Amino acid sequence: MAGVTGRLVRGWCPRAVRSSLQVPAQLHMSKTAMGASQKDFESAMNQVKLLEKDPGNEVKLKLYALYKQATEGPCSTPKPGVFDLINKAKWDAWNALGNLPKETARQNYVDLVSGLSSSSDSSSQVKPEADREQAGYETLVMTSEDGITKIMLNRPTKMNALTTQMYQEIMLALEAASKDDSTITVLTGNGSYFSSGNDLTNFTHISPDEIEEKARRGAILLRDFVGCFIDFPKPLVAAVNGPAVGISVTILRLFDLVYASDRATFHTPFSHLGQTPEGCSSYTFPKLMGPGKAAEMLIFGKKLTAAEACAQGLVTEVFPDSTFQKEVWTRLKAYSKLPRNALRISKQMIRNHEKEKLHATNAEESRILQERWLSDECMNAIMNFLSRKAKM
Ligand SMILES: CCCCC/C=C/C(=O)SCCNC(=O)CCNC(=O)[C@H](O)C(C)(C)COP(=O)(O)OP(=O)(O)OC[C@H]1O[C@@H](n2cnc3c(N)ncnc32)[C@H](O)[C@@H]1OP(=O)(O)O
Repeated sequence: MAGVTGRLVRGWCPRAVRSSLQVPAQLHMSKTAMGASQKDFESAMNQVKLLEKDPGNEVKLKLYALYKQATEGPCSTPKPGVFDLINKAKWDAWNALGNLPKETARQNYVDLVSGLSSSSDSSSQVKPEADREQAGYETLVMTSEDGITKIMLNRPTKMNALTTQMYQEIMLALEAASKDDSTITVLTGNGSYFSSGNDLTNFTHISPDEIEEKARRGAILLRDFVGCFIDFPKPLVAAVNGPAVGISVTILRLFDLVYASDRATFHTPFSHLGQTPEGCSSYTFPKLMGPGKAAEMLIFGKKLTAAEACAQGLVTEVFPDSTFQKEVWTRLKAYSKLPRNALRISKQMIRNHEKEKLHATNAEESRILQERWLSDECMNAIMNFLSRKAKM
């Protein structure tokens, strides 16, 4: 739930966490019979300040809730309003702890911090994803080889959820790929997911008076992002290495080939999120699979397996996960040796039939989503997702 306590900490830094968790300095008591002593608790609070890596806002929310429970007991403050996203998430997290005894909360806090410290020690050998820049990209890895430009989404720990920065970097990468000397461009994901769609924390760093402007900018970003796929001039291939959610599913119809691992699934939970279809899917999906099947996916959020998506025409071919990478890249290397201009012209001939319709659909979908993002249905659904872990 990056963004909620993280908004507390706009741009992670331990000092900000300390203040966001409102940790008071004066807590000195002796060990209780219940486990963690006050000293352990204080020491855990100090460890939080020293964490080198942002533990993520889900964890920060959990820490906040446990801290409040341990020091003040069950939540009894009034629930913040729906637009006060940050305080509402904090309140939800604390309130979800119910009547958990103070001592248990203190022990849980200590255990949680201890797990964080050891995982941050063990992961310190691995370069964090945000540092792994290639050609100036922070959220992608872009490589060009054998006539193929590969754009790999690179936030594996967040299931390649698409942040605002990521949308922008993908647009830049597509622009660069459209001009380089490669024949084929491929989009794929690093890790177990292709992408979990829009990063729901994109909706959090917002104060009530910024909401409308943020929705307006979101709609422009969406329209520009999808527009890049509509206009992309070369053969574009999706190598769907794992589950795909939301916008990472809808844009697939704008690719020329979609190869999927048999582990991939295709899920568009728009209604569950109080949202509506994008990526031109309100036009392309009914056209592709018929209105009934499209409704199951886009209105009712039915998740398809790779085989089902292939049967509906959304996926071109499914490969066993164990041989997915080998088979896909072998196939694409062979295709990339075909005459480059012929491929490009053929792709454009196919696309040009419906380009205007796609742009008009994209503009309309973006306009409608801009309104949806301001709805209570949408806000509540996002807050539910963001606070669900704190309730565990
Ligand atoms: C401006 C353009 C807007 C375009 C409009 C686009 C709309 C859409 O794309 S709608 C679809 C939005 N996506 C979702 O609703 C998916 C939300 N995520 C999930 O349901 C689950 O995370 C999951 C099913 C994708 C994976 O579940 P699970 O295997 O249990 O893994 P975790 O939930 O623990 O995820 C690990 C880690 O990643 C964070 N995360 C995953 N997806 C998202 C996301 N879409 N937004 C924000 N964060 C996401 C998750 O919170 C976990 O983080 P930590 O707790 O910090 O480890």
